[in-house]
Parts: sequence; structure tokens; C-alpha cells
Amino acid sequence: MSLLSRVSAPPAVHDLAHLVAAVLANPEGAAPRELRQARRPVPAPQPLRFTAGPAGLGTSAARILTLYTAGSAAHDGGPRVRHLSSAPTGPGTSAMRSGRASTVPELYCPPPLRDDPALGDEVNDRLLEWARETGIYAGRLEGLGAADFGRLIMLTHPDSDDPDRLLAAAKCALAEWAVDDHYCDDESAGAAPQLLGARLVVGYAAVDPAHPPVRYTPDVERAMRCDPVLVALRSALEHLARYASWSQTARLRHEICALFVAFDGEASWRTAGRTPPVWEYLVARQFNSFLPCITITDAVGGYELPHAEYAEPRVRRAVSMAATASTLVNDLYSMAKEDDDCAANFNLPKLIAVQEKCSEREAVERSVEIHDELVRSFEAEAAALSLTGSPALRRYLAGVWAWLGGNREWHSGTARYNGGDTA
Ligand SMILES: CC(C)=CCC/C(C)=C(\C)COP(=O)(O)OP(=O)(O)O
Repeated sequence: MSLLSRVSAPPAVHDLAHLVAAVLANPEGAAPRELRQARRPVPAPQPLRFTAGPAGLGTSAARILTLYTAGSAAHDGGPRVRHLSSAPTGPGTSAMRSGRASTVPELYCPPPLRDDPALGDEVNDRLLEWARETGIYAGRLEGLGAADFGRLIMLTHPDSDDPDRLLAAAKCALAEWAVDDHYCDDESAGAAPQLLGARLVVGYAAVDPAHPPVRYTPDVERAMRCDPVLVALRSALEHLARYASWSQTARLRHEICALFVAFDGEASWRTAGRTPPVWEYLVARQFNSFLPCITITDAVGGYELPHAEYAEPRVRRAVSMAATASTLVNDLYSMAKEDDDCAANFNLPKLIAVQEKCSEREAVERSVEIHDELVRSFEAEAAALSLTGSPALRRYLAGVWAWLGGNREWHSGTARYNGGDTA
């Protein structure tokens, strides 16, 4: 029995969801029929909404995209072409309408592929216990539980229903979040911009162990054990190592390194009292993003995307765009929370409102357009790459797509951004 067929949650109904489900359920198999049929000549390709479509393979990718989203590809011997201008419909595609995130308009994003609350609860309970042991979020564990990061991981990794694998991913995500909260954003949790650079260097050594001369090893070890954030980072990577190859671990380390560089960049905006232009913010948000979570989707799913394919520039481009988009979802849903936080916070709508001199509402709508463009670009590139890549790449890209859907679903409901008193 496939993993997906054991999931009790109702199936997602986005046009692409059944393709993603097919890829995840049969990772070694040939490309789904719709994808193979997409190789046929296209009767009447429709223009995309983008002013600038994906480069290089862009045109054909755009055509493949229209086919890929067609849902019922086989009719009259040829695939049906459909405009992509309307937002997806079905469960999970409408904006959350309660709590503080109620102002987020509809986003172009798939629905979650699975929603298994019992599995999410199990991961969340075990995650909370681990947080208690490490000491992160001390005094805030109730709020941490309410934020329900276990649910985030259950929603974003539908190709694994193994609670321990999901827990490993959840620990990594929460440890990364703890760096952001305890070191960067939340002064009441210890964040101090002037200390950040030094803390991140040592923090990186918790991820990629330092090997000092022997006489200094005890000092390093002591430091690693007395800061809960370092304990959490180290412990999370250790747990993931049960499932990740060295190559997958190296990949994660790289993404965490880039995350920390971008954390530093944000701190420099704060300390210099500088507001970054939108383009610079978007560059930073590609790295200060959920990429470290997304990158391990194969390790969590129990397969491995070879490094050569992960590093291929078109794959990198596609995955990076997905990562930025997923993080813009965070910007949109966390606006109210960031207003409440102690440290100055940056997010796309606020920057657009100031720099493009428009209302906050208009800025939110422009941010949604940017998000949607990134998701559509990912969708187009992923469809094209799925035709030519290995089964592992196809599954990986489907995993990234699924990650986007789970991520939006979690953001729309978590107490962290919806009026709860949370970590
Ligand atoms: C899970 C992970 C990689 C976290 C590190 C980066 C991070 C916290 C985000 C991308 C979320 O953005 P932000 O810093 O705005 O976080 P909050 O909105 O304060 O939760």
C-alpha cells in the first residue's frame, strides 16, 4: 500500500494535486500520463500573464504549464489548454477568514495534499517535549504548542507518514525558527542585533561542527551545551542524520549557512537604520526563507535527489522561487504579529507601501501578485523539468509543490499568526 493511500484526509482537488499525488505514490514510475502527453504538439498555446516569462526554456515551459494544469489532458486526442489567470479553487485555496490573518487575499497556491490532524498532533507533542529538553522557548511552551509546528510538518511532507521522520524535520524547522526568535527578532526572548553576527558564527558550528585544536575543544563543547539554541540545532541535525545521507546533510548545511548570512543582513538594516529597497529585500528573502525546510523534502520522503540534479541551475532556480514564494506567504500572514514584536521587522507589504507610496491594502495586493508570479514560474519550470529529469527529480519537485500547499494552509490557521498568544 502506498503511503498516500493510507492517509485518511480527503484528497486535494487543485488541478495539479492528482498529478502530485500520482508522482508521490509511484516515485519510481514513469511520468504521469498527463505529463507524457504534454510532449505532444500544443494546438493553441495561450500567453501567460507574466510580462517576462521563464527564461531559456520559458516558452515551452509555459506551454507545458498550461497542459500540466489542464487536469483532463486526454480529449479529442490532444490535451486541453486552459488559461491560468484564475486562482485555484477547492479546499485550502481560499484565504483564512478568521483571526488576524483575515486580510490576506486569495493566493495562487495548491491546497494541502494531506491533512491528518492525529499525525500532526503526535509530531507536535513530541516536538514540544524535545523543545522542553533543549530549553528553547522556556516559559513559552504553551504558546509553542499552540503554534502547532507539528501540523506544519505534517502538512508540508505528505509523502511520509512516519512520525519519527516528520519529527526530525520538525526539529530542524523549530531549531531554525528558534535562531530567528531568540537571536534575531524577539528582544523579549533574548534577541540583540549587535550580538547577532558572533552568535550566528557559533550557531553555524552547531550545524557544521567546529574542529578546534584539542586544548580549546572543552570550551567549544561547553558553549554548545549551555545555549539552548545551539543544543537544539545540534540535536536536530543529529536526528535528521538518521534519515539523510551526507550529501543531503551537506545540502541542508549550505542552506542554513545562507539563512544565517541573510539574518545578518537583516540585522545590519536594523542597526544602520536603513530600509532596504524592495529588490534587495526580495534577494534576502530568497535566503532568509523556508529553503532549509524545503531542501530536505527527499530525506523526509525516504529517497535522494542526486546532488548533481539539485545543483543544476534550472532546478536551483525553480526551488529558489518556491522558497521565496513560501516565505512571502509568511510575510503576508505574519504582518500583524510583526507589528507586535519588539524589534523592527521587515516584510514585503510594508516595504512596498512605503517605497511605492501606496496604501497597505494595495501593497498587500502587489505582494500577492509577486507571490503568485513566483509560484506560477515554479509551476512552469517544475513541469518542464519533470519531463526531462529523473524520477527522483520529478518526485522532489512534486514534494516542493506539496510543501507550498501545506505551508499556506498552516500559515492560514496557526495561532502564531492568527491572534493566539504564542511563541
Ligand atoms: C523554519 C525556518 C527556516 C525558519 C527561519 C526563517 C524564518 C523564521 C522565516 C523564513 C520566517 O520569517 P520571519 O522571520 O518573518 O518569521 P516570523 O514571521 O516572525 O515567524
